[in-house]
Amino acid sequence: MTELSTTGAEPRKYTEVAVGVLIRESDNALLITSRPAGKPRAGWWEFPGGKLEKGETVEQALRRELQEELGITIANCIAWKVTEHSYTHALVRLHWCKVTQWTGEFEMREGQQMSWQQLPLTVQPVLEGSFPVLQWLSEERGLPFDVAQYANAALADGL
Ligand SMILES: Nc1nc2c([nH]c(=O)n2[C@H]2C[C@H](O)[C@@H](COP(=O)(O)OP(=O)(O)OP(=O)(O)O)O2)c(=O)[nH]1
Repeated sequence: MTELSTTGAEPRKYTEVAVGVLIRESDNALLITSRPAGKPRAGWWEFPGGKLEKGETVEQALRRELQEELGITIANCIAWKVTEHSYTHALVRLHWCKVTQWTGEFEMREGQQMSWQQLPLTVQPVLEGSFPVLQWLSEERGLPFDVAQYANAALADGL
């Protein structure tokens, strides 16, 4: 699938990404991780996940990514939302899954950081492609959502 071009330039291809919203049973906290060194927006915060490889389903990609990056094995992957975002470095389609069960101990295999967070998040800046999901999660929980809180931090850090 491609984006329509209005400039006559080659349309950009979507990068398909599987993203996990891991929800901790005891307190509904959300797992947020930092982007490792060497990637665009290194140090920014995101939900864990990564790009689909050829032939993979969203669930397979998420299972592989979370094993590779965090050392855990997910036991469920509840398809939730699909969003799109255009970055200068990529046009991404994000396939969001809720994950409520997993096995294994968390191990940050790419030198990243992890944080169990309640809403609103206290870690910043957050990838702007994740803002819609933060809004939906806030709505589900009956909490206010202020995009400016996230957008200001992203702007300050070079969005
Ligand atoms: N994992 C993740 N990616 C996100 C989120 N929000 C968001 O816009 N993205 C975007 C950022 C990236 O452009 C893309 C994910 O690509 P990536 O480079 O992190 O994926 P990857 O781990 O497979 O990386 P790679 O080393 O194989 O290149 O999705 C999010 O909350 N989590």
